[in-house]
Amino acid sequence: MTDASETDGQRTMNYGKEQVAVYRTFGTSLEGMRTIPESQFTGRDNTIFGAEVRVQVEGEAFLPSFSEGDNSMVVPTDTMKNFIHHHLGEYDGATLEGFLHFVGEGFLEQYPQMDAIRVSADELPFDERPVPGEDGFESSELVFRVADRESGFGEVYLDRSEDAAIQEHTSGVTGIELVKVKDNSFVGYVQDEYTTLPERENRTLYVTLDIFWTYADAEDALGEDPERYVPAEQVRDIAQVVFDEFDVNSIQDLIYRIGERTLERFPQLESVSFEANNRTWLKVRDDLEGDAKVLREPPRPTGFQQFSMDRSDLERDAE
Ligand SMILES: O=c1[nH]c(=O)c2[nH]c(=O)[nH]c2[nH]1
Repeated sequence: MTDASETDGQRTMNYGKEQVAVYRTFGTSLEGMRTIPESQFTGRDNTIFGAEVRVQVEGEAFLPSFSEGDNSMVVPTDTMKNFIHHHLGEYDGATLEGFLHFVGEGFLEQYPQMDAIRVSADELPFDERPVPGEDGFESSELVFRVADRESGFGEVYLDRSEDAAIQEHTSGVTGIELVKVKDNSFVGYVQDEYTTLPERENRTLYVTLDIFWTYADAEDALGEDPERYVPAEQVRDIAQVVFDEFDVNSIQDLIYRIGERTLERFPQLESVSFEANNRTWLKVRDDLEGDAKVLREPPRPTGFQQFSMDRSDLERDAE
């Protein structure tokens, strides 16, 4: 993610380090969250935790490093990497966002020349693996699968007002990929001389989703009060349950319903936003018995949808 942080009128001036992968074993477990009907998720042991971190710092004091080659205020990005590594060992909380905030505060404390800092990360996920135990299979406490699946996301932006206040924050879950094998339509769209797509009452819908959310009170994102924390796993599970429940007429329709459900379940959230991609396979054969089909990968190009919503959308829907 890039942004144009302004520190001097229209000037962009920042620097930092990205792709800082760091792992921690035997961290503090995340427990005590509320459960929701859509999810079996009740907590994370954090026996193994990984994150790929990005840090971006701002400060007027860095101007001479750009304009005069004067590095006297420059904290090397290599040092930033070491600082991140070290602080995962010092963090005693249980969430990605909490760690990012802890690191960000640490940077502002250690380096007075930094006016503000943006810290973000993607979780590097691991899955528990079942091994035979005394009462059937149970999760191994030692061996984990390096997982290629959706992962948690967090970002905080801190400055020096009010003791390293959180000026901006985003939490999320990215890389969700879901396929629903029937009961999806895409009909009723504009038809004109350019239209070739046939209306489909029942397509196999394959969608990728990144979901992001913000809290009304940014402190809730840190997970210190687990009852007010929204785990990425529960939002992921809302997405699949809503997809299962509704016969949607488009991806637009699907993400709106996921957003509604997420805001309903978590009153502490202010907004939810989506980036969706359509990867729907193309039909090769539908002359088989029942709903069976043979499908193939779609060619490029791909369609996408972006949408953000907040509590005013729930109020409008209730009218
Ligand atoms: O869910 C969809 N939304 C669209 O806007 C669209 N456009 C398209 O060609 N296929 C789809 N599918």
